[in-house]
Amino acid sequence: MNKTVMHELLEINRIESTFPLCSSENLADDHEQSVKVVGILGCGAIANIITNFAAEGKLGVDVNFFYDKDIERAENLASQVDGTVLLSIEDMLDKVDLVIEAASPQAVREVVPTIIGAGVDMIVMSVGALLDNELRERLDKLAKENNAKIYAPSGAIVGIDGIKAASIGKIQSASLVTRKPPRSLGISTDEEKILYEGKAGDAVLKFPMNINVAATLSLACGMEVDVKIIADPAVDRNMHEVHVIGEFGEFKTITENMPCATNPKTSTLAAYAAIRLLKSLNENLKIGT
Ligand SMILES: NC(=O)C1=CN([C@@H]2O[C@H](COP(=O)(O)OP(=O)(O)OC[C@H]3O[C@@H](n4cnc5c(N)ncnc54)[C@H](O)[C@@H]3O)[C@@H](O)[C@H]2O)C=CC1
Ligand SMILES: O=C([O-])CC(=O)C(=O)O
Repeated sequence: MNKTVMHELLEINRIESTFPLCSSENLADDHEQSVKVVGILGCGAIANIITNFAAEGKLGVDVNFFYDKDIERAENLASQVDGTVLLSIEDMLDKVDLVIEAASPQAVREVVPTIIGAGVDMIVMSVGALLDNELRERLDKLAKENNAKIYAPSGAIVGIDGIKAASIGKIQSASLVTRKPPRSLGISTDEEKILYEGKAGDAVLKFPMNINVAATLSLACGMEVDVKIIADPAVDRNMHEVHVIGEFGEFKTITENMPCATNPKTSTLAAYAAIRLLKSLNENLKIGT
């Protein structure tokens, strides 16, 4: 065998072992989907977008079970997909493969330990709660003991893939400037106002429904990022600017997000990130860090 042919065969073997070629054998149903039935905790703006996708058959999984402390909100979403409203989260746990939390940091503290303790996977949107070291470590331990996974999507921010990769080397600084219309921050002002400057841990306590992205960034790079929150009457979008400097070099990202129609604090991209993460759970080829 000449060297070129041998090299080509080696190349083919290398590629095949990384991505097995599709054959009828590969396509046999031993590759079961890992997530089929999903439940929702918190039936507000994010859950509404996810449920709309499910109703249009674009989610790839069934969203069948709904829980909210405001039962009317749960009923409203359930009616879109012929789903079931449950009166407690415990009632959901033997029926679903995964729960999407889209409620509040308080719900993460109060309810998520029960879900993870039952061995049910979770997508957590109120990531700010996970900056509490005691809670995060307790959830991590529960997840290991009960073979459950906790996913925090990139949410309303861009650059989580980059900061994860960057954190393999040393990161010198990581910062987030969030600029939202005053109404998104629950205030009224005619002038630009800096509402917060400090570390992420304090930011998520002071603005629990507005700056979860700071927690996601911090957890992705293993250090509390510097945060500035600005109310700006000149903008009509939720904007997040990330700046990271490290051994890898430097990057900046700017996101100009459309606010959700039903909750201006929350950006549409956050719901899309949850939907994309949900889809990726059943994919064999995963892209991005
Ligand atoms: N990770 C990210 O990038 C982002 C995260 N978020 C967070 O995601 C969460 C959901 O956001 P939205 O859908 O915009 O909120 P929303 O305020 O529109 O809806 C939240 C729903 O959860 C329910 N709820 C709150 N606490 C609950 C509890 N303890 N038990 C049961 N139901 C409860 C409320 O009644 C409401 O219907 C919020 O914590 C928000 O701050 C929002 C945007 C971006
Ligand atoms: O949706 C956004 O733009 C960011 C947000 O509210 C959060 O991180 O809690």
